[in-house]
Amino acid sequence: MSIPISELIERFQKDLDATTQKGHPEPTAMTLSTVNENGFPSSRVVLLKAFDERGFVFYTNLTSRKSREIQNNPQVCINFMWHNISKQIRVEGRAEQVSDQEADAYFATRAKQSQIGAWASKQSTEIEQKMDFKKRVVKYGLKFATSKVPRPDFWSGFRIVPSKIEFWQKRDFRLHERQVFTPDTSVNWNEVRLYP
Ligand SMILES: Cc1cc2nc3c(=O)[nH]c(=O)nc-3n(C[C@H](O)[C@H](O)[C@H](O)COP(=O)(O)O)c2cc1C
Repeated sequence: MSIPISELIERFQKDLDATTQKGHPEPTAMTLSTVNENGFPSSRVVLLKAFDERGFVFYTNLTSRKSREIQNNPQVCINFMWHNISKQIRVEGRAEQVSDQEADAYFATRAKQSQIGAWASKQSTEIEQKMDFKKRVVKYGLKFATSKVPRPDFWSGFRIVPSKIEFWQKRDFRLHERQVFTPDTSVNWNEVRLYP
């Protein structure tokens, strides 16, 4: 079976709506896996902030461990676990930094305190003195007290351009369904089913 990516994105949207309506506390949370230069994987949760036929977008500090690993090897994997609708969705693909305009537009929608937090956090580096982080929050709070907070140049987003999407659906007696989609042409994706 061959279907356009637009249908896969619609299907993802439908599942996201379903888990949200059923009260998932953090439906856009996804586990993002990256690998370091020695091939060691690491995973952490980030929030999905946008998605469409081009891919799945999250935002972060560009000096963080995940960003450094992506800069070294852009092949990543994200995973959504939606217990309340018994679904798992896995996306493999290539992470590409979003444009400055796109990052600026998203940053502008964040609460001012979160914008200040982005300036204050040297994400994934050691806090030398316990109070250092709080001091930095105060410092940037004062700096931007009477002005808009610009997006730091060390903070942006990545779009994961998918090369494989797997929908996993729980079924009785562990006879689960797995549908895996990979692109064949620029518009159509092929489906294969895997044993669970
Ligand atoms: C529910 C949840 C949502 C999170 N969302 C983000 C996010 O969108 N961006 C981000 O940089 N970190 C987010 N974090 C923090 C990351 O999991 C992680 O601790 C941090 O980004 C540092 O990861 P790294 O050292 O691997 O780069 C979130 C954590 C949780 C538990």
